[in-house]
Order: sequence, then structure tokens, then C-alpha cells
Amino acid sequence: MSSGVFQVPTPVNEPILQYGANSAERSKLKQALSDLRNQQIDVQMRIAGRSLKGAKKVAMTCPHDHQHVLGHYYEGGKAEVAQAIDAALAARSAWASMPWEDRAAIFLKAADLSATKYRMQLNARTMLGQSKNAYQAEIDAACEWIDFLRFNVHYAQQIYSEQPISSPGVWNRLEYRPLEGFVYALTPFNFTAIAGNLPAAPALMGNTVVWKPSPTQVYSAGLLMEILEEAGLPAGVINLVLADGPEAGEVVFSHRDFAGIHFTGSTGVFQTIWKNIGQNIANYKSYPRIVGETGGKDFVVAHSSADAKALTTGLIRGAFEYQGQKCSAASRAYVPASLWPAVEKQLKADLAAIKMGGTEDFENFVNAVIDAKAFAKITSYISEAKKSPEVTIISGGNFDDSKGYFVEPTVLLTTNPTYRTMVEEIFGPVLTIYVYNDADWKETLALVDSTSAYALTGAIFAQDKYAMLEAMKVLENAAGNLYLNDKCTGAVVGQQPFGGARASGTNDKAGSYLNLLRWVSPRTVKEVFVSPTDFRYPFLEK
Ligand SMILES: NC(=O)c1ccc[n+]([C@@H]2O[C@H](COP(=O)([O-])OP(=O)(O)OC[C@H]3O[C@@H](n4cnc5c(N)ncnc54)[C@H](O)[C@@H]3O)[C@@H](O)[C@H]2O)c1
Ligand SMILES: N[C@@H](CCC=O)C(=O)O
Repeated sequence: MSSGVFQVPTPVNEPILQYGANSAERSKLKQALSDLRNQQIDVQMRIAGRSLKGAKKVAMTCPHDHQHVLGHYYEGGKAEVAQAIDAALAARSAWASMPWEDRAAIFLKAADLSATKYRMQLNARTMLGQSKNAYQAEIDAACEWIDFLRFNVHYAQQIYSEQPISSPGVWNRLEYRPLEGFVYALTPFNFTAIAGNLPAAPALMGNTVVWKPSPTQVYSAGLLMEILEEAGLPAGVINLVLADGPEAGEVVFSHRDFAGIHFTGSTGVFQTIWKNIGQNIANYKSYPRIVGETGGKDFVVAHSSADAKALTTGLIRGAFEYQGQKCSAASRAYVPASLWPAVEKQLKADLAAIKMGGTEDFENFVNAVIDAKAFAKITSYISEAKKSPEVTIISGGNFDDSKGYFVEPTVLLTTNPTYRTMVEEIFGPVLTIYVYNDADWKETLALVDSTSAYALTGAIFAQDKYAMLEAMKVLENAAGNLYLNDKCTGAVVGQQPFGGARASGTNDKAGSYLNLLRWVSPRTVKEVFVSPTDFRYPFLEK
């Protein structure tokens, strides 16, 4: 085979289609939605390149129309998880030995297939199965997924190019080996892009993977797997298992060849997994890599110099896009008393204009929350708040699950800055606001920093530069992604590497070289051209 020092195409962010009223993309997307509505799709496990039907048949439904069945998947158990691990281990040697640029070409092809042939179907599956409106689906299932694929290939090249210096007569090299064993990708419901990236990133670096998606994201996960295979991903490199989380965990975390976990999901689940790995630590061949991006209680803090309109828009978009089901969603806000009347007025007016309903009606800004469990959790916070003397409902507060799991965008005003909804992750369309005296800016910053265990995203709104700098300093450890005069959601691959610290995760920044570094185990090689043939130092007399 001929050689070369290859340069991957320079990545640029995938342009976001707007789906305007009479646009061609809108009619294509509507067609894809209608086609999917009129059929039922089966999703099966893919192990060693073969489909496998588990024993338990599970219906996939629309969150905004829960009686509508989109299709079924077939859940397996421990035996299938063990088979997936065997398949990953069997595929490892050939995949790890494939030249990296050939591995890269597979993921670049998957990006192009996703940007063209499968774009509308990826979006439509995400709209129907996860209840995202067209714009939210486009920035996730199309753009972010495509960006992950193209930028990761670029970062992989950057990592492989990083080499040590050599001295005369010696050539030092660093080989970026994949981990010794298999990687487990355990993925959440809320982003199709994240579900695809968690198995794809370690696979790009030469690892073989067992991937277990969330039960409420299987509908789009099945298509991601089809795209990767059509792009040329060899059998066994990524093995899709559909299984119960704890049951799969029992097999994975007790396996001697378990080499790492790439997780995104809730903090509680991640902490359980970490404990589980700790208990098994002596059984593993190597120390497993533990990469987890988890929950958030993301803040917006405004100084009295802030622009009230920009602040209110940042609050609405940050808190209510995708029904607040983003780990980055604004869920607690600190507003100075001098700005509150203007902010309250605009919040009420804007929220009154928001439409809520199914995703196929493009007038709806807000859609349904993911499932009955999420509906029950979110509405229990609202019901409790209604009874609390410390809370006033400023907007929303109603919910209805008769057709879909609908919860109105809800704004709570509290007099208690440590009221439950200022502290705990709700993961739904609920924003709690605390109004502080303008003179208490310093104390408020300390409050923002200490109120919650999380440190994922945060936003500071201020026109006064000294106030902005002061807030940035006090809140240095309160967010892994900090926004100045902008909403705290919507990180873009290559532009705002994403991840948080404290209880929000290991902050390994998905979609950046920092993340890819976790999936390699470097070997240093020193080659001496003319080897010494006498043990004596030159200064020793012969
Ligand atoms: N920080 C980030 O980048 C980021 C991004 C997206 C979502 N999130 C977080 O994810 C959560 C929402 O996603 P979710 O509801 O799918 O999360 P989740 O923790 O319920 O599920 C994540 C995955 O873990 C599996 N799982 C659940 N319980 C398990 C257990 N006991 N043992 C093993 N596996 C188990 C699930 O089936 C799923 O595949 C929120 O907390 C959100 O903040 C974080
Ligand atoms: N990366 C996304 C959040 C992913 C979590 O759910 C954002 O920045 O809004």
C-alpha cells in the first residue's frame, strides 16, 4: 500500500437549515414525518454485524401522542450483552490495526450520509421519538452529530501528530494505542448527537465498543447504527445492545476486559456506576477510563447593569427550548430588584405567546417531555411549589398527559434562595427566579456558587465590565461552560467544547481533542540507530 502524511479535510460547522414556511427543506421534512407516521419500524440489536431480536418486545411511542406506536424494539438480557462484549473483543485486533486515516474515512462518510441522504430521517425520528421541534432536531440530530464526526477526525489527526523530540542517534515516537479491552458507551435520551458520539469517538481512536442507548432514544439510535454500517463500519466495532441498564451493567462492569466507559446521563446513575467499577477494580486487566458528563443546575445571574430584554430572552430560550430537557438548561436565575419589573413583564408577555403541542405542527415552540416518568417527576415539583408559601407562580404551572406528556413552561418566583427548585435538577420546563437587592451583588455571587452541587453551565448578564469580571472570578468553578450576555445552552462543536465539573461530570469536553485523549493509551518507543557495544563510560580508563 502506498504511504503519505495525510491531512483530513478542514472541518467547518454544518450549516443549520432553517425550515422556513415555503422552503424545500420544510416540505422534505414534512414528507419524512408523514412517511414515518404511516409505518412501524423495528429496531433490533446489532452484534458482530448481525441483527438480533431480544425476547422482550417494547413499543416505541411519540411523547406528544403517546398512543401512537412508531414501532418496536426487542430487549435482550445478560446473554446478549455478553455476546456483544465477545464481538467487540473479536473485532479489536483488525480494527486497531487499520490505518487511522481509513478509520477516519468511515466516520467522514457517515457525516456526509447524515448531511444528505439521511438528514431528514434523522431529524424526523428525533422529532417523533424524542419530541423535539424541527429546529431543535436540526441542531442536534443533523448538525451536532455531523460536527462530532468531522471535528473528531480533525482532532484525532492533531493527537496522532503530537510527537516527542529526539536526540542525536535516536528516534523517539509515541504510538497512540487504543485501550486494551472494550469500551462501554451508555447514552442518554435527550440528544441524538450525544448518543452517536459516545460510541463513535472511542471507535475512531481504534477501540471496539458495546453501545447501550436509552430506551426512549432507540428509535433514532437504530438509524445512527444503520448509517455507521452503510458508511463501512466493520462488523463488531460498535455493537448495539438493547437491554436494561443495571442488568447490562452487571455483565459489563464485572468483565476482566472492561477498559472504559463513555457515559452521559444523570449524576445518580454515574455515581452508582463509579462505585460499581471501584468494587471490581482488582478484577480488571487495566484501570478503566471513566468519562461521564452528567446533570446540571445551570444558573443565570444578572447584574443591575444588564440589558433586561437580552436577559429575558436568554432566560426563555435557555430554560424552555426542548422543554428544559438539556443538561445545560437555565433552571435558576438571580435577578436584581431594579430589573425585575421589566423582566417579569416581558417574561409573562413572551410566554403567553408561546405555543405548545406536537412536533409536526411547526408553530409549536414547546413540545412534550419524554415519558410518563419524567412527567410525574416534573409535575410533582410544580404541585409542591403551588403549595409552598415561599413560591409564587409567575407563568405556566399547568400540565396534561391525556394525549401527550405536556407541561407548560413554568416560572416560579421564590423568596428562599435555597428552595428545592433552586437546588435540584428537575430536567423539565421549570425555571425558578430569586430576586435580590441590587446592593447584595457580592453576596448573590457567593450564593450562586454555593447553592447547588453541580457545575455545568452558567450565564452572566452585565454591561458593567468590572461587575462581569468580579462574577467570572467568584464563579470560576461553578460552570464548565460559561456564557457572557447569552443563554447558557447551545454549545457548538469546535466552538464551545462542552462539559462540567463538580457533580456535573469528569469535564472531558465532548467533541474536542481532550475527550479523544481518554480513549488512547500511548506507548513510547525509543529507537537507537547505532547501539552502544561497551558498557564502560568514556571517562573510565581501559
Ligand atoms: N453533561 C452533559 O453533557 C449531559 C448531556 C445530556 C444529558 N445529560 C444528563 O442526562 C440526564 C438525562 O438523560 P437520561 O434521563 O437518559 O439519563 P439516565 O441517567 O437516566 O440514563 C442514561 C443511560 O444510563 C442507563 N441507566 C439508567 N439507570 C441505570 C443504572 N442504574 N445502571 C446502569 N445504567 C443505567 C439508561 O438506560 C441510559 O442508557 C440528565 O441528568 C442530564 O443532565 C448530561
Ligand atoms: N450541548 C448541549 C447540551 C447537552 C445536554 O443535554 C448544549 O450546550 O445545550
